Amino acid sequence: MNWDDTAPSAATDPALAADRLVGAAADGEDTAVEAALRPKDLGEFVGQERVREQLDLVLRAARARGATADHVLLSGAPGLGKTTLSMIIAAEMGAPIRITSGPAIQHAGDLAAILSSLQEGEVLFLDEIHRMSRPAEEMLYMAMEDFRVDVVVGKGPGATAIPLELPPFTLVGATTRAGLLPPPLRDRFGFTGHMEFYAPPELERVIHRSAGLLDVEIDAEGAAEIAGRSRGTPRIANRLLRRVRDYAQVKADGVITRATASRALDVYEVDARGLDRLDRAVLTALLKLFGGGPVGLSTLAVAVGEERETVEEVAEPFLVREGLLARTPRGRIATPAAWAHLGLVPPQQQAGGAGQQGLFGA
Ligand SMILES: Nc1ncnc2c1ncn2[C@@H]1O[C@H](COP(=O)(O)OP(=O)(O)OP(=O)(O)O)[C@@H](O)[C@H]1O
Repeated sequence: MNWDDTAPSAATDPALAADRLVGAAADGEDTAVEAALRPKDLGEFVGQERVREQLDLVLRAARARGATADHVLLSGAPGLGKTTLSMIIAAEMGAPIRITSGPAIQHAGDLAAILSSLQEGEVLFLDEIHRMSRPAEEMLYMAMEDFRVDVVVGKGPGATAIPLELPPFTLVGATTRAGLLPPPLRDRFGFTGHMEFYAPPELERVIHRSAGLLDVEIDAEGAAEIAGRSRGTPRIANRLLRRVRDYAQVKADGVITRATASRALDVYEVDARGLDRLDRAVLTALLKLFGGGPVGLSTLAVAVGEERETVEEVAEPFLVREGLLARTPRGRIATPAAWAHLGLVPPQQQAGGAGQQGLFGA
């Protein structure tokens, strides 16, 4: 396990993925608009039925006991609603919320300062909890279990630990990588909810709700068209909706229909399955230059003129999830669905084609 996972990477550094319309990380515009689009209570929160139902029980029971809710761990890909859910937890408990993130807490003292200023019942939302430093993480163990921290004063042999009592609080930890959390930390959460990608009908509901808030007219088919290209992610659905709204205003009568949505997203180069230019460049190189593979990652990256990390961390996860590309010990290979998606015929199916399978397993 690589616990010291604090180095920036294509997946964690928004700079690399920021200019992608279909990137799941929040960009500057999202941050400004998302506050207005966030559901305010569990009833408004679309989908995630299991997490929602279980969380509802946890919160109701805590309210009935007049107690602070148990600590909650939310895991799942970016943009699926972890921040939103943490705000809903605070709202449902009638408690204030403090928001911070693992990378912002590099020293145990940073965490002690936050914990010691919490009010009773407050929700502390700790995003990217897997990226917290080790000493801070160890302080968190005691804070979560005993509502106490030991603040170390001084250095060397003269250092003393001063115990500090904390008011009961609810920690909501969010992580894209639950597997990276050490078991002692995972075990201290009373409830763990895993957020799944959203099905198209759920994204349609997100889109209709957001369109209402943005005062945009959209019909059922228009919402379905955007949902199908949103990669299972509400943040992307909301972003595509805003771009389609621009197009509808400028090029049509302002109403989003299937035809308007489809034309708009073609202009923005997001295809019917949600692939953008980078995704298609990777697939096209894999199919056209390497006959569908297997081909080594570095070779593939050079072929599309991108960094290895960009291909591996930005483009591939979605292609793998969509069943268009497979990572094998011999290299990357395209699936039959990839050929079909790009409207190409695999070499072995071409009349007299010998195929190139196996030639490029670098
Ligand atoms: N279930 C949902 N119903 C309606 N809107 C949602 C839902 N989940 C997320 N959204 C919307 O998607 C956007 C992104 O959600 P949010 O910021 O909560 O995601 P996140 O999982 O915390 O992402 P990150 O890990 O990148 O911080 C917000 O505008 C939010 O309103």
